[in-house]
Amino acid sequence: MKITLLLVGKTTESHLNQAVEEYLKRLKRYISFEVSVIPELKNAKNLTFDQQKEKEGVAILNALDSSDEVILLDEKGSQYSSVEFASLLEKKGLASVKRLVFVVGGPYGFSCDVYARANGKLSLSRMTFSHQMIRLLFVEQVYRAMTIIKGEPYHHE
Ligand SMILES: C[S@@+](CC[C@H](N)C(=O)[O-])C[C@H]1O[C@@H](n2cnc3c(N)ncnc32)[C@H](O)[C@@H]1O
Repeated sequence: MKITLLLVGKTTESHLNQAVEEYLKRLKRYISFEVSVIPELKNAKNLTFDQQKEKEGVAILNALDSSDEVILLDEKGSQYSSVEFASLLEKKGLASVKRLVFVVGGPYGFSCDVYARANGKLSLSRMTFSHQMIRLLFVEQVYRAMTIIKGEPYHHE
């Protein structure tokens, strides 16, 4: 199984970028994990929040293959412990999911069409984080999950 983290817009905060890169480096040992970035909208200032969501939504849907299993990162989604998340990833791998795509929305969240395409929603907390910050929290959780699956001493219950 391959995991893709699909993002809207580049990370502009270099300290976050550096930390994300560190986890991506660590993940290479465990799984095929790629980050795919949809470019930010060019004329965003002239668009309403809803128009931005719609346009970003079209770009997100265009980046997906019909065979992808798609999970949206969404504060209103299902919550898991790190051990439960590890077990979820393991099950997806065993179920021969070809590509599992986790999507982080833009500053205003997802369009209705993106919600309709998704196979599930994952919340990392009931609190809302910036679309930049959530990337780091997510890659650390995937790394943690991999070490749990392998029985390595990174996670402690
Ligand atoms: C600033 S938030 C969007 C906030 C708000 N839900 C909205 O719709 O306007 C940007 C993105 O970060 C991600 N995100 C923020 N907090 C999250 C959380 N607690 N769990 C999972 N994803 C989160 C989601 O992908 C969200 O679309």
